[in-house]
Amino acid sequence: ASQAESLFNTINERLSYMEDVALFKANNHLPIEDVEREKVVVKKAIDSAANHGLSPQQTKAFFQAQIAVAKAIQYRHRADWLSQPASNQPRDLHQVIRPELLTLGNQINVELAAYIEQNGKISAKQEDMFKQSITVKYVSESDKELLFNALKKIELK
Ligand SMILES: C=C(O[C@@H]1C=C(C(=O)O)C=C[C@H]1O)C(=O)O
Repeated sequence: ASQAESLFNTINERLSYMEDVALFKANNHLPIEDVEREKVVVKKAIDSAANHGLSPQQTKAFFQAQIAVAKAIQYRHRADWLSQPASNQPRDLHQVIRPELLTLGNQINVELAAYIEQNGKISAKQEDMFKQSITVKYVSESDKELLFNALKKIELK
């Protein structure tokens, strides 16, 4: 896979965790939105952007877009489970999923910084490949556009 495809696959992988996040929360009577956790995720993303030479404001906005889409995926699964309960068991949110989401967030920044150093910013030319790379259920076309528009604004600082 190309460097851009690998980056897009990592973004898709982060979104792939959200079904398990939603199921863990449903089983444990937790709300989907966790504002305190979002602050931690965004702060880690800004720190990681600085470490890899990415513009912090645009990187922050991209992570806010990823969080918005992450919650939309979770609400859509929760709606399904009202009439058709889930039968599988999720991975543990605290011990497994959240640490892995932070690792993936850092990996996204590493891959993005390397891409921009070699090719310049992500541009409209990559949009079709981006959309094809996002294969997780319940990511809508407008979700993909929100993500891609934020992604292509990121530059090196
Ligand atoms: C993924 C989660 O669900 C939501 C989405 C978040 C994210 O994408 O990082 C963070 C907090 C929650 O509002 C979570 O709770 O960890």
